[in-house]
Amino acid sequence: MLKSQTAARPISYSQESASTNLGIIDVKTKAVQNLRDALKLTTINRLLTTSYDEDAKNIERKIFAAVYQMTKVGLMEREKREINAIWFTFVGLSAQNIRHLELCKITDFNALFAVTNLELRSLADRGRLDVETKRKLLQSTVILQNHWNALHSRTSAEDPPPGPSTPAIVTTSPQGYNRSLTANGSKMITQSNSMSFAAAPKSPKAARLVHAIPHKWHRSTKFRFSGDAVCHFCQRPLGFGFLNAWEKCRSCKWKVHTQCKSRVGDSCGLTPEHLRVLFDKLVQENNGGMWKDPQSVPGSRSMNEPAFQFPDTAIDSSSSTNSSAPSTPALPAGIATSVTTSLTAPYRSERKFLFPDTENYPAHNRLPILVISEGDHPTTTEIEQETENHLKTASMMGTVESEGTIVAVQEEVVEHQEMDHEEGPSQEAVDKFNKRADGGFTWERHAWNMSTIRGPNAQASWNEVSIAFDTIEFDKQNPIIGRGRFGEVQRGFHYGDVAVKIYNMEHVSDHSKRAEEFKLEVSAYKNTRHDNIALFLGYFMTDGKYGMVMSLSRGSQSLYTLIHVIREPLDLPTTRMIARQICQAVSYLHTKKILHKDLRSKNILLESKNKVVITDFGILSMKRLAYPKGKLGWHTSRFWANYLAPELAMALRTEFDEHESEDFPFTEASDVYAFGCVWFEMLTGLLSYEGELPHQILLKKSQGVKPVLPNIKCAQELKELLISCWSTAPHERPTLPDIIAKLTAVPKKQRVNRSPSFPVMMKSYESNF
Ligand SMILES: Nc1ncnc2c1ncn2[C@@H]1O[C@H](COP(=O)(O)OP(=O)(O)OP(=O)(O)O)[C@@H](O)[C@H]1O
Repeated sequence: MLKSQTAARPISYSQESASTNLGIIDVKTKAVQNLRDALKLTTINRLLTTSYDEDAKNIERKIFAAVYQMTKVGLMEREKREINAIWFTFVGLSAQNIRHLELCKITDFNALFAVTNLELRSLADRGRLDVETKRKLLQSTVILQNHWNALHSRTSAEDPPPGPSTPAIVTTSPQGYNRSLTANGSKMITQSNSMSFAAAPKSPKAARLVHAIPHKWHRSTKFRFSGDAVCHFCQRPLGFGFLNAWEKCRSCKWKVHTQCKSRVGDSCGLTPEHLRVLFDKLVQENNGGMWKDPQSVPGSRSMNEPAFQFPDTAIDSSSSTNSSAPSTPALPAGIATSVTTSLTAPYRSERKFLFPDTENYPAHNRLPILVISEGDHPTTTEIEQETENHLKTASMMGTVESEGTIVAVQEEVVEHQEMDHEEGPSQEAVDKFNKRADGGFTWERHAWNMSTIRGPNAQASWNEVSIAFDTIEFDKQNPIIGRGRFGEVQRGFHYGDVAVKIYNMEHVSDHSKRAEEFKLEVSAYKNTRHDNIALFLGYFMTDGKYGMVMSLSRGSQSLYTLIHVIREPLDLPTTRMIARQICQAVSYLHTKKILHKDLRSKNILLESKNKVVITDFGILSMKRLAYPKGKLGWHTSRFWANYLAPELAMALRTEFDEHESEDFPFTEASDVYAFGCVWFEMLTGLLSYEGELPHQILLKKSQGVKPVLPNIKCAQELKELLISCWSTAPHERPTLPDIIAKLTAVPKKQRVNRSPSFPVMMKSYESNF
């Protein structure tokens, strides 16, 4: 349906005399540059500063002017696509979101305007855009259209194009209008096919905004003190005095600054009919879960401040101010958006929280963009496909015995392996790492004993732990356990059940250096032996495959899954026990001069009902996060920012700089911070900064805002201990041995176990094993 709509549209952008007009290239280059500049300016922290107003307006102006300018000179498909992508990035969509929309044929503004609000919402849903991003997409599209119209009406006054001029605020007439970009690039509302360049006649369809009741503005001449009241549109104080510059609508009681009046649009009142429609929609589209799911209900503004505060659509009844629960029921995202301007219900708005100036953030260091690039679990089709591939490979390489053992040509394998692990990391690499080992603060990845890498027995020690890839049997039915940011974990058999992690080494562009880099990563595992650390069994480097074999955690389940997926509440003794084991394992790593750097509940595997093992340590590097290159931002796992120590959040640059990032300040203290987050998760079943967007979290961390501590039932000393793990100053955090000591020393509360008076059907933690 979408396809046919867009296909029926007229040419969106002007192509007139594009090739003949000298200077066009210049205009285009300038305009694209302009857009790029605008995009750079959108670093979120700038938008959240007190100078927000000016910045945001400038950016907005620049973008629209540039886009409009370009439509005058004719654009190629590729250029249209680029502008579209720049716009979406500006709005806050990820590359993945943009790709999805492009696949849905939203490749330029014309296509974007051709879909209705409802269609756009459903596209967003299909692309799994999160609530906040969807809201931004929908709102920004309305703004874009408004600007387009405004620009058009301005230019049409100078150079009137055929057809009617357009209002500044898009509203739908009862007849329904076809909206399109006209041949001269301006956005028009054309009725039916009366315009020569318009689309074929279309049935009337609902446009985005369906409400057009004028306000009855009134300016009082009396002295008025507005107290804390804010403008309903811009959310800034109204001010006071005799000739105060604000007005009130007699009908809906909205109060807005006089200068904001024109931007509000004809959106007065919320009639009972609107309410009925709204609640019908709520019932139909809400799936019942909206109100319960804390993630999906927009929280208070201070908690859920969008990255980009769209100036035209600051009105949002869901963004209540001081409490996390909106005074009126929060609308599901789509509805809230589609009726944003129409549902200007006379609600009492108070001053909304605006982030204070981000001066804590170094001026040179704008808030970086985190692109969530999540690992996943394989689908059934993928498992089938993978199984097939394994069988094919097996039959090519050797005979598949009845038990599934792959018998490879051993000699060749041995030869290959010898070639592969002939060399340890270069002296240069070792020096580089050892140099940093002294200061603690400047460790990069991990430091180790020289003799293990380059000493006389180094090669022998590497040989001892090398495993011929072909001697590993992969589980044919269900080979993939899961995928992470840096590779894939497969189930296999190597003299027992094993987990094989195959690493992605693409971030090292120089192929000849991959083996060396990989060995540096593996060396962290190679030197560890601890009951609560995933047991390293060996590594392989064969045919461009880099992998590590480790003991298979029996549950194949992480603490994350237990807490957030199965939602198993952990009792206090279990929490304590697990917390102690994590501390012991990480503390052990620290004594070996290995920093975990990525301690998260996902990297803590449940071995049995009373044992966890930690994994994925020493692997994370900024170079890995910067891959793929050329894209904006860091490619991190979901919730990475939640665990990031404040000093790391502050040190995170907007772009990867090989030299600076080498000294990215991971420390023992940053591991302690992350431990605090995991502990908090176990106690509360929530992530720290749950429900907040990565950039908000980074910003809060940079400002020393700690996660909200709900009412946890545990000893006061332990609560204090937990909070001290989050101290902004790294040196104020306790050490892991301190934590272990306290966890052991604080007496356990004697609990009286009463059996409930009703039958309970609860899955116990133990039942997972
Ligand atoms: N030794 C192991 N035994 C059993 N399962 C494991 C083992 N190591 C990892 N897994 C599982 O394999 C999956 C992928 O793990 P991996 O460490 O690659 O990514 P992740 O931690 O889930 O994601 P991210 O890259 O975001 O950290 C996870 O579900 C994890 O629980």
